[in-house]
Amino acid sequence: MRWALLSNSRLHHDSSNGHNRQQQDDTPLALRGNTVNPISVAPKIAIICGSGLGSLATILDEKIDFPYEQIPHFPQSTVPGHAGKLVVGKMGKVPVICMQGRFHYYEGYPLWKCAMPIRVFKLLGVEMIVVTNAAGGLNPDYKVGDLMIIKDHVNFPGFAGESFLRGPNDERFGPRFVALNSAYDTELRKLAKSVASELGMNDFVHEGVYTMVGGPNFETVAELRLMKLLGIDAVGMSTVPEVIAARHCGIKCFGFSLITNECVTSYDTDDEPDHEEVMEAASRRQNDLVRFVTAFVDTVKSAELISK
Ligand SMILES: O=P(O)(O)O[C@@H]1C[C@H](O)[C@@H](CO)O1
Ligand SMILES: Nc1nc2[nH]cnc2c(=O)[nH]1
Repeated sequence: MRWALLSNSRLHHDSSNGHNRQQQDDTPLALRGNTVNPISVAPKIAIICGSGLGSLATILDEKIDFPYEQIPHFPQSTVPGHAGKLVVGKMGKVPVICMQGRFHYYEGYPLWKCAMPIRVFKLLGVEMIVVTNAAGGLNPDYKVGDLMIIKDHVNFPGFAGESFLRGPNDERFGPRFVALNSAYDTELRKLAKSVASELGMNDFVHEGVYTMVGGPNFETVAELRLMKLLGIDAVGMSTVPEVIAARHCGIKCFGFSLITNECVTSYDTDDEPDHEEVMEAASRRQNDLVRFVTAFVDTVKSAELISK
């Protein structure tokens, strides 16, 4: 099979929040094609690289890059630490596609556009996503550089009625109403924990609840205290729309947060989070993350949790 950037008209639902259906229908997306560098198999797993976590894509074999700016009407990455390209290749023996750069609501994209690549991946045959993010640690046991396997999420934009799925439902992808009580696949989480143990990473690998806020501002002390009361362990600005899009179309989800800063929940300090700190923390953990994700993908294949 060969890959190319082709126009596709099957991806977008009509929208009641200002988006032109004709333009959406014209949006060219990355699909199977017949040009440039060939790759022999379609990707089974999509990896979404969070802020500063793009090195997960650089280790692929037989890599082909598709810069977002060469995909007409595709959103563009505007955030430092998000390179802005799709990378197709092999992680070990598994064909994968990486988003080296994701789209955030605060960049000005509506949620349907933030997570639209998930539907592209579905059409490409992807069966599972590994979604990663940089997040602030709220749980007092978490330190900078720790990794949190996401067990569940709290969708703050969802409370305000914002959803990837808002608007007419596209039945070709999934049903109007979608269950999320096991959004983060139990078997994959178990497997990830065993991988972490085997790699000797138990000291810094946890499991917890992630929340998405709209950003781009970091949180106030009062907001963080509220989140703590709700049982939230880590806070970020992404991931939830992608997981909802994936579950809607039957893609399995595994996610983790890299804790890049400790949330400031006291008024008696001058500490402040910033994006440079986030990227530095991500950069310091690159090697461990690559080891973890590589071993995880390999184990997923051995356990036959993706098709042959
Ligand atoms: O794309 P992710 O969720 O990893 O990025 C986080 C949230 C903000 O975009 C940024 C803040 O530093 O990092
Ligand atoms: N909302 C939010 N996103 C982050 N991404 C990395 N750190 C943080 C944080 O403290 N808060």
